This record gives sequence, structure tokens and C-alpha cells, in this order.
Amino acid sequence: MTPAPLIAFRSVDLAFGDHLVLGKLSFEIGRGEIVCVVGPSGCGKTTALRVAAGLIAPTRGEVAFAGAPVRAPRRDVAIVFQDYSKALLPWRTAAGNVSLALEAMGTPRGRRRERIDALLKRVGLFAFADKYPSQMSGGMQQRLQIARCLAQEPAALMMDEPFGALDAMTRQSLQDEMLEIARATKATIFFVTHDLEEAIYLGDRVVGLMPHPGRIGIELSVDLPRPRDQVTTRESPEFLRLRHKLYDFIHASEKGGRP
Ligand SMILES: Nc1ncnc2c1ncn2[C@@H]1O[C@H](COP(=O)(O)OP(=O)(O)OP(=O)(O)O)[C@@H](O)[C@H]1O
Repeated sequence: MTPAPLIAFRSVDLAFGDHLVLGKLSFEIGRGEIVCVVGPSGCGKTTALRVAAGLIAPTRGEVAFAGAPVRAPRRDVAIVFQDYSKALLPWRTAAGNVSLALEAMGTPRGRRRERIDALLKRVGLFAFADKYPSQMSGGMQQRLQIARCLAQEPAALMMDEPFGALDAMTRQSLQDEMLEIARATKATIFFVTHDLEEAIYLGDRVVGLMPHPGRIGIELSVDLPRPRDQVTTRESPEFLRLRHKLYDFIHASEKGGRP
């Protein structure tokens, strides 16, 4: 018997006024699975993530989390936004930003320091505990946002273009750090990206949405060995085959037809 999915979209419609953004969207994400969602601009990727996170309610249908309908944001679901500068408090140090999440969780004062140190170590920022976000690079600020999310000990991480604002080298190192975090924490990851190669590199599965309204256009299993490697994985024939399929899908769906 296959285990019950952690996240299940069940025929989700989402309309903003009379604009139907998601139409009968159905797909599932298993526990511990990394599912990357791609699709042309405006097809509803962010909207799907916001529905799954309980930030917006579906117009029809439901998203279930561990079998229960999602009706509001959950403590065990953390969201990583692209815009780290808005997600962090500029007047708090790195340690202070992580502490905020622990305070919200009700972690006793005496246990916070140890947790903060462990979380900052996990994202390679231990030496920067006393620095303010403005004293950190974009990549470091994004790692700090991730550390703050991990403080929630989330069962699922919802990541909306988290590396979209970073340069190529920083992006690759954060991809690898994220994969290591996923391996170590066994968190389930719903990852939205424009970058088809990023989706294949990270994912166990890639879901491509078609627009008007947003719905599944393609689902690809990524049978590439882990741990993945920025050079050999990206050069492998299977990676190139998947990339080809996804590019064809995006081009066709941008033109409005199925590939
Ligand atoms: N709060 C809102 N009110 C009205 N319309 C919205 C709202 N949020 C999103 N939309 C519309 O819903 C559609 C899907 O937006 P969404 O941001 O989910 O797409 P996306 O696939 O993530 O796009 P992108 O790749 O460009 O980030 C767009 O047409 C957008 O204008």
C-alpha cells in the first residue's frame, strides 16, 4: 500500500473575482518528497503554494495536509519567500531573527541559545550570529531565512522562488545546502521555480502547470541518483532528457496548446 500523501490538492479551483487562476488542480506530495512546480509566468504557481500553505482558501475543492483540510497557516509548515529582505527583521541580528521563530514556538529562554547555535551552524552562519541582515550578502540573508524557518521544525517547507534573486554561484551552493537540509530533516518540500534545470536538479518529481486556468500539464519523475552533483548530475543523459521534455512543455504551454 502506498503511504498517504502529506499534501493533497483535490480538485482545487481558485478564482480572484471572475478570474479563474487554478482549475480543478489535483496532485499529491508524499512525505519526505521534493516536488518542484514549474510553468509559464502567471500560470498560478505561487497561488498554488499559497493555497497549500493556508494563506488563501480555495474557491472549490480542498488541499489536505496529513489528511486534514488546510484552513489556515500551520505551525508545522514554513514558507521561504524569494524576498529575504522583507522576511527578516533588520533591527535584529542573525541570532535574534532565529530567536524570533523560537519565541513564537514557545521555546523556553534557557533552551533558545543552544537551538539558535545549532540552526545557524546548519546553514553555515554560526560565525555571523551577531551580524545584522544589512551586514550580510543576499545568499547569507536567504540562508538566515531558511534557518528561521527550520526553527519551526516544519514537516513541510514551501519555497517560492527562494533562490531567484541570487547570482548563479550562490544559487548553486544554496541548492546543495537545501538538499542536505532535506536529507537531514526529511522535510517534505514544495518548491516553486522558473528555472527548469533547478527543478530537475532538486526534485524527486517535477510538476508543470499549464495556464488559464492553472492545471497539471506534465508530471515527470526524476530518477537521478542522490546525492546530486552540480557537474555530473547536470551532464547526465537523463538530466538532459528531462530538460528537453520540460522545455518542450513550457514552449507549447506558452503558445497556449498542450505539447
Ligand atoms: N491577490 C490577487 N488578486 C488578484 N489576482 C491575483 C492575485 N494573486 C495572483 N493573481 C493573479 O493570478 C495569476 C497567477 O498568479 P501567480 O503569482 O500565482 O502566478 P505564477 O505562476 O506564480 O507567476 P510568476 O511565475 O510570474 O511568479 C496571475 O494572473 C496574477 O495576476
